Amino acid sequence: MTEQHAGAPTPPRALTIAGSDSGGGAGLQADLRTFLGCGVHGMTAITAITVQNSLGVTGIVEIPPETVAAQIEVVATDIGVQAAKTGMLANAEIITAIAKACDTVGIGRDGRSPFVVDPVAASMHGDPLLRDNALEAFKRELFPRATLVTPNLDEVRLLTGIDVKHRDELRDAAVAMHAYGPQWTLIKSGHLSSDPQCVDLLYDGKTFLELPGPRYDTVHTHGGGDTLASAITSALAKGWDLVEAVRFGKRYVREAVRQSYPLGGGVGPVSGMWRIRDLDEV
Ligand SMILES: Nc1ncnc2c1ncn2[C@@H]1O[C@H](COP(=O)(O)OP(=O)(O)OP(=O)(O)O)[C@@H](O)[C@H]1O
Ligand SMILES: Cc1ncc(COP(=O)(O)O)c(N)n1
Repeated sequence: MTEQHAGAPTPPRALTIAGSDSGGGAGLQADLRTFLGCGVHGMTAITAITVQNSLGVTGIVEIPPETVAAQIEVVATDIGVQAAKTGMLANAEIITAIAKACDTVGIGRDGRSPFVVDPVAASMHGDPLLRDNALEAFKRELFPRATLVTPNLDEVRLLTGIDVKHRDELRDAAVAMHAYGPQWTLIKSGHLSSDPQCVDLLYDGKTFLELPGPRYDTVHTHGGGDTLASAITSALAKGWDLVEAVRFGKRYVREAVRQSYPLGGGVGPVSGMWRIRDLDEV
């Protein structure tokens, strides 16, 4: 006879709206790995399939916008989404469909499920992951709905025209991004390679909060932005307040960068799985 077994309580649930990276370093693969590392049940609304390895992106197939919206709606209405994040969104039509679906199911700032918008524009190799019409759609459709936006310095330049060259200029970038309407803005400084520290800056329209950290000497930082945003989203799904969630995300990605590893002939990923134990430790 099989034993009656109640199982475990349902864990917090988070949704990533993102593209697939066939090499497994970034995109929804990095997001799911991070959700797992944070003890969160991960769900996906896939926006695009990239043909990608450690050397770059050689192909992209975009998913129809209505299919992206349907994935969001079908998981939100059945399973429930306690926090959501975006990654590669490919084009303006997909962005518009996401905004509408998020409104329908209650994902977004101000009392709905927290929504982290990472405005991914290109891969770290410089391959575009977004069509030209999409930057305006981000500003119009997603930033005003975002609990938090997390641009890197290249995205800041594309979106605001501000070319940050020094840590002191991060504040101007945060103010300019904040004008697009998110509740909070986190400017990531991974690309500020002249700075011996890696200080990200959080801003809510009133107060600046610096999140300091060491800069590790490695080229293997593929998926770092995804890992940070997914760790923050995991903490938000657990009900943490925004500042504590961002502090946690920074600690999580810092260790992931420290434990990043080489892969293939190009750039390796940060280790979003650093909290997973080895087989002989189970
Ligand atoms: N060399 C490093 N050492 C320590 N932390 C780092 C390093 N590089 C990036 N980070 C941290 O990783 C996070 C991602 O930052 P980054 O600016 O690289 O974002 P990104 O460009 O979106 O990432 P990706 O590499 O996925 O494109 C930030 O919290 C940043 O401070
Ligand atoms: C599907 C997908 N999503 C996001 C990224 C950005 O990550 P990175 O800047 O590390 O290349 C990527 N390369 N591919």
